Amino acid sequence: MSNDPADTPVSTSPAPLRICIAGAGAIGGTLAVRLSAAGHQVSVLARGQTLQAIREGGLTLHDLHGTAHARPAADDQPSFGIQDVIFLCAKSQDMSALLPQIAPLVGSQTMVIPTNNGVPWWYFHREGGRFDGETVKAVDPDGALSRAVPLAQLIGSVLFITAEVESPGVIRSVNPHLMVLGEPSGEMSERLLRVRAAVEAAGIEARATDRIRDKLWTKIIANISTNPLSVITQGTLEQLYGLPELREVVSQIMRETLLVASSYGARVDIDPLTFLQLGEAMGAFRTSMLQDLERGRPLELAAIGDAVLEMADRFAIPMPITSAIVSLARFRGEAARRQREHKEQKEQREQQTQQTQPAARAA
Ligand SMILES: NC(=O)C1=CN([C@@H]2O[C@H](COP(=O)(O)OP(=O)(O)OC[C@H]3O[C@@H](n4cnc5c(N)ncnc54)[C@H](OP(=O)(O)O)[C@@H]3O)[C@@H](O)[C@H]2O)C=CC1
Ligand SMILES: CC(C)(CO)C(=O)C(=O)O
Repeated sequence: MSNDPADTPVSTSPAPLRICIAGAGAIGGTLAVRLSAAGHQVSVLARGQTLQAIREGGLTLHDLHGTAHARPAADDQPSFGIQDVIFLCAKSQDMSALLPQIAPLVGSQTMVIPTNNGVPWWYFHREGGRFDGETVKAVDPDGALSRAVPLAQLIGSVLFITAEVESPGVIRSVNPHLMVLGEPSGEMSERLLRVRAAVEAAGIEARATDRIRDKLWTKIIANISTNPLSVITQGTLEQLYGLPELREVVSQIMRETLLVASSYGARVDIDPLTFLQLGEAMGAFRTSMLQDLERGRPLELAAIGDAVLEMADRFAIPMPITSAIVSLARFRGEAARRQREHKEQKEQREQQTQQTQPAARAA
C-alpha cells in the first residue's frame, strides 16, 4: 500500500454510469459482474464462444465476495451507444483490432480505461520527462493506438487482481481486488474521482493517484519478474516467489527493472523482500501468461517484456537476465502455438476423413 495522500479514497456518491466492457475474459468478466451488481448500465463487447455463453447464461464470477451473476447486454458489434466509461479488457496484442471497433461508443466525455499489464502505449503522453509525447514502439509500432482514441480521454489503470476464465462466461478470482486509477497528466480530475467511486462501490478497492506511473512500474515489476519465467518453468506465483532457485531469478529481474523504473523518476515504494513475501502469499495462481501458454494463445510479451527492454535501452541500462528470460519465454510460446496449430489441423483432417468415409463406402 502507498503512503501517498493522493492515493487515499475520496468519498463521492456514484451515480449509475453507462459502462462498456470491451473483452469479456478474466478481467472484463470480473469488472462486468461487479459493476452490474452495483447498478450500472453495463454492456459487453465480446466474441465467439464467450459471446455465445454470455447470451445464453450471462456471466458468473466466483470471488472473495462469493458467487455473483450478471446478464449484461452483449454483442460483437458496438451497438450500445455512447458510453460514460469503456474498460479495455483484451490482451495488449489485441488492442490494435479492438480500438477501432469501440469508436462508435466514444463520445466527447467518454473515459477510456485500458486495463493491460505491461507498459501502456500512452506511457509518454503528458509524462513531462525528456521523452514526453513519444510512442512506445514495442506496443504501438506505427502510432495507430495513439491515434485511435483521443489521448485526452484516456485514464490509466493498474489492476492488482488475479482472475482466470474457468469456462467462457465463468470467472474465478481468488485474491482481493485492487484497482489504481490515474490521469496520465497526474491531475486529480473530477472524472477520475467519479470513476474511482463507481469502481469502489462495486466491491473493488479503488484508489485515485496523481502518480499513476509509479503504480504502473510496481505492477510491471511484478509481471516482468514472474510472467515470462512462469512460461518457462510452469511455476505458480507461490513457487516463483517461494522456491529458492526461482526466487533468485525473480529477484534479479526485479533489481534490473527497479533501475529502469527509477531512471524514469518512478517512486516504487516496495521493499524487495516484502514484495517476494506478498507474491508467495498469492498462492498457486498461474500467471495470465502461463494460462495463455497452456491454451496455445499468443503471449503478452511485447507489453510485459519488450517494452520494458525498450525503456531500458533509452537509458542504455543493461537487462541481461530479463532479456534472456523474455527470449526463452518467446521461444516456448511459439512452440506451444505451433503445437496447437498442428493439433487443430490434425483434428480438421480427421473430421474431414470421417465425413468422407461413409460416402466412399457407399460408392
Ligand atoms: N488475468 C489476470 O489476472 C490479470 C490480467 N491483467 C491484464 O488484463 C488484460 C486482459 O487480461 P485477461 O482478462 O486475463 O485476458 P483474457 O484472455 O481472459 O480475456 C480477453 C478477452 O478479450 C476478448 N477479445 C479480444 N479481442 C476482442 C475483440 N476484438 N472483440 C471482442 N472481444 C475481444 C478475448 O476473446 P477471445 O477469447 O475470443 O480471444 C477474451 O475473451 C491483459 O492485458 C492482462 O495482462 C491485469 C491484471 C491481472
Ligand atoms: C500474476 C499477476 C497477478 C501479477 O504478476 C498478473 O498480473 C498476471 O497474471 O498477469
